[in-house]
Amino acid sequence: MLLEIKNLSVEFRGIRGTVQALKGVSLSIEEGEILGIVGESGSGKSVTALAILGLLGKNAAVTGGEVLYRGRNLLTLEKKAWTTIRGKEIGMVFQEPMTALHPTMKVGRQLAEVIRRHRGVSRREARRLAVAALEEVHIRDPQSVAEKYPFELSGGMRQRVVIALAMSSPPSLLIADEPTTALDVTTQHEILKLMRELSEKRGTAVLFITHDLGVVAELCRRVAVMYAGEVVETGPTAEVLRAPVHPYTWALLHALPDLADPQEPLKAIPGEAPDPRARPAGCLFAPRCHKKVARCQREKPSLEPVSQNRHTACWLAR
Ligand SMILES: Nc1ncnc2c1ncn2[C@@H]1O[C@H](COP(=O)(O)OP(=O)(O)OP(=O)(O)O)[C@@H](O)[C@H]1O
Repeated sequence: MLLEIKNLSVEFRGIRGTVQALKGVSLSIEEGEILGIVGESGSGKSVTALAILGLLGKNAAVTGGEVLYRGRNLLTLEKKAWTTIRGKEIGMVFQEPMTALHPTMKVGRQLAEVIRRHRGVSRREARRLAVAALEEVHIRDPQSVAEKYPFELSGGMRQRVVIALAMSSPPSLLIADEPTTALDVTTQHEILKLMRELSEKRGTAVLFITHDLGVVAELCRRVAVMYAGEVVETGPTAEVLRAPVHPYTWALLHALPDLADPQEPLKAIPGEAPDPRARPAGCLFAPRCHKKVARCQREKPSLEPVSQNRHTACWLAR
């Protein structure tokens, strides 16, 4: 297994109380696999990504669990050891490409410097590899794009440059947190296609975070659905979307816009996620669940197998 998250719990401590951001999250990614994490805002997707990358802020506390990368627990890694992991073995792409780019350096030079650092090649060779890297992310006329500053590029082009940067080491795992959310639909499709192509070609596993099940359907072989800091359903994407077991997955699926009628507004899931400072007993989705039974509000269901490769945390599936 490339990455195995076991029972991970994370809290944020502040003057207004303690926020339980993750509670007993378990996930795994095989070499070369694309796993989607999907869930509403605040469900803990980004905190999961930051925990893997060792980038949780000072007000965060890991209160339990392990993040095993090739068997090594990243949560106990020393600062020095991170230099060979973060940005090298584990690459990252976030929603806003400008955060990963130097605003006043031409993109070719930025890429060349990263390539030189990773591979120890000459300046000239790094320059050549930088143009090749731009070509690989399907940037037309890579020679002239290499001479441009990030602000001269469109959002989609910038995200391609960031993907080229992230893939240059090359990483074994790429963590992508909503990388296409800010892009128009056509560019979004192109970037998803590119990510799948690079993952297949290089054998890079991808952890893809999104609030959009449609994106998961397009890209990910497996999916983990998160709700209020917990994983409530996992399985092969095709099976989960065809026959969701957890009522929350079902609700998310039915909140997707109707492709046949684009005028139809997005159907929001009724109710609100629980206050992360005061989590109720029992199943956290119960207050919004139209299928709940008495037991749901009393006892918390754990993530259990429902078939050979599917798991869910729901009493109705037992
Ligand atoms: N730095 C922080 N300090 C305090 N609480 C935080 C911090 N970062 C995240 N949280 C809390 O942790 C919980 C999970 O947040 P997270 O950002 O992982 O959600 P998400 O699923 O990525 O949502 P979104 O789609 O909006 O990015 C939320 O309740 C959030 O308010």
